[in-house]
Amino acid sequence: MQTKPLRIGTRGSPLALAQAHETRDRLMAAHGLPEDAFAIEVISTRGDRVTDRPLSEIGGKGLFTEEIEARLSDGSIDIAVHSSKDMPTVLPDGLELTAFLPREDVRDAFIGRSAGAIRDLPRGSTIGSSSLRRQALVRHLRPDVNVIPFRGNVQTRLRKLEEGQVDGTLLACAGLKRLGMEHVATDVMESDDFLPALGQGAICIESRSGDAATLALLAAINHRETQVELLCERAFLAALDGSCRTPIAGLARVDGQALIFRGMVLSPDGQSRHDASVEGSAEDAQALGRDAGERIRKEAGSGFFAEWG
Ligand SMILES: NCc1[nH]cc(CCC(=O)O)c1CC(=O)O
Repeated sequence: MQTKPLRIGTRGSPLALAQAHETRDRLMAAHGLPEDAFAIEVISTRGDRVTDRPLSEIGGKGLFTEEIEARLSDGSIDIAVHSSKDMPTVLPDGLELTAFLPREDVRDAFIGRSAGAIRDLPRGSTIGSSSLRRQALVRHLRPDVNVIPFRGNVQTRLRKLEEGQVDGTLLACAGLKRLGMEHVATDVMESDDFLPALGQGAICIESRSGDAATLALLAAINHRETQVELLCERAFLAALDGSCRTPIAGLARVDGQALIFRGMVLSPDGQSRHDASVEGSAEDAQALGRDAGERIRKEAGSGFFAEWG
C-alpha cells in the first residue's frame, strides 16, 4: 500500500467537491483505508473562471478538464474526478477513464417560480438555460416560451430565479441530489420526453494509463453497468464529433447483458430533430453507440450540422 496519500484532483464547485468526496469515501470503504490516505486538491479550470458567457460560446473542448488533466499528466495528482457529461470524447495521450461510479438519476429537474411544470407556464414566460440541449428541448415542447442564457452554480441560479430574472430553469437531478437539494425541483422531466445529456449523472475517474497501482485501487470501485452505458454514449458522441454547436442528447441503459440506447440531434429551435434507437448486447456497447451516431449523421446530412455550426 502506498505511503504517500493518493492525490485526488477536482474542481472547486460544491458539486465537484461532493463528487470527489464520494470517490474518496468509496475508495476508503473498498480498501479499508483511513481518510488521511487521500488528499483532495482543488484545481481551477477555464470553465470555472469564465462565468459571464454561455459555455457554448467560450467553446473549445475540455473547458472543465484541461488544467486538471495537465496535473494528471505531469504527475502532481494521481486521479481526477469528473462529471462524465463534461468530458471530451478524446482524452490526452496517456490518460484514460478508469472507473465509473454507480450512476445517479439521469433526468433533468425543472425548477419553476410560479408554474411548477413546463406545460403549465403561461405563454411568453422565460426559462433560463445555457445548455443548447435544454434550450432546444424546451423550445420543442413550448415554442411560445422564451429561453435565455443562464449560468452560474446551483446557488446563483436559484437566487436569480427567486429574484424573478426567469420563471424557471432546468438542472440535472443528479447534481441536486448530490448537493442534498432535490427538494427545490418542482417537476422531474422523464428521460423519454426530455432526453438527458450524454454522460449525465455519471461520475468518472481518470488516471494515467501506465499507473498500475492506481488502476488496481480504482478497479474495486468501478460500476460495470455505468461503464458500459458510458462506453456506448461516448462512442455515439465521437461519431457525431465536429458538431459541438448542435444540441445533442442520448441515453444508454444496461440491464444485465442487454443494452438499449437512444440518441438525438436537434436544431437549436427544437423544430427539427433526428433520432436513432438501437438495442443489443452490452458487449457491443461501443459499436451500438457508433452505429446510432453514424445513422443520425447520414439521415440528417452534413447540412444539418453546418447550419448551426
Ligand atoms: N455542466 C455542468 C454540470 N455537469 C454535471 C452536472 C450535473 C451532474 C451530472 O449530470 O452528473 C452539471 C450541472 C447541471 O447540468 O445541472
